[in-house]
Amino acid sequence: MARSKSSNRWLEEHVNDPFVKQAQVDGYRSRASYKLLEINKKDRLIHPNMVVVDLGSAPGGWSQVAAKLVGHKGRVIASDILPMDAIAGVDFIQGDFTENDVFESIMATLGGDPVDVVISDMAPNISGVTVADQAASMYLVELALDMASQVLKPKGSFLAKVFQGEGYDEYLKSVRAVFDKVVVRKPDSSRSRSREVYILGKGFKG
Ligand SMILES: C[S@@+](CC[C@H](N)C(=O)[O-])C[C@H]1O[C@@H](n2cnc3c(N)ncnc32)[C@H](O)[C@@H]1O
Repeated sequence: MARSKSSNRWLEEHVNDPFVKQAQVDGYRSRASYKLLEINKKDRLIHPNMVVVDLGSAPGGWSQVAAKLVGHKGRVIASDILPMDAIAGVDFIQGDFTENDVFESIMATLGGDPVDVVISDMAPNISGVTVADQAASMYLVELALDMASQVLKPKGSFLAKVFQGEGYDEYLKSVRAVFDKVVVRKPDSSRSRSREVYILGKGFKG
């Protein structure tokens, strides 16, 4: 069967994408690294010695950035449903975040350490059915916010990728309810035709 026009277009875009090329030069596993770097530069999110939880971490672009920023005295706990090759300074838990035992494994790995920042780039596999994809994606970010609310230290921060659509406004409201300051970021490295944005909450009310 011949490839569809849209998958050819994706391949062309991917090959010519400056962030894909830059990731190869800089040794990052994904172009997503630049989204976190851009947001971090503007919003000063991750600092040395911090404890960071990275949800939906594979192949590891954000974890690489976070590990570098926290340094050898910090910690990064990463999790994804897919496997991820090891990264120095990163503890990885593989499993479906919608399953309670994955939540429990992350908690056990934290061992009671208070968390400074929870970041989530989780996105479900796209089925093509927009309503179902949006619902699945909102469920993941709700679970991420729930974890953040349980592990963050007071004044901690939360960053999550959210797709604009059904449930977005309510979600933004629920983030506003638990953080002092909430902003929505669309980094240059996020493709403009994608409905993804990044919601950043700072100053967890505890
Ligand atoms: C955009 S990718 C993350 C890229 C990553 N931040 C990076 O910088 O390399 C989204 C990730 O969410 C993960 N994901 C989707 N559903 C998940 C689930 N139920 N539990 C855990 N991870 C999930 C996918 O496997 C995928 O690796």
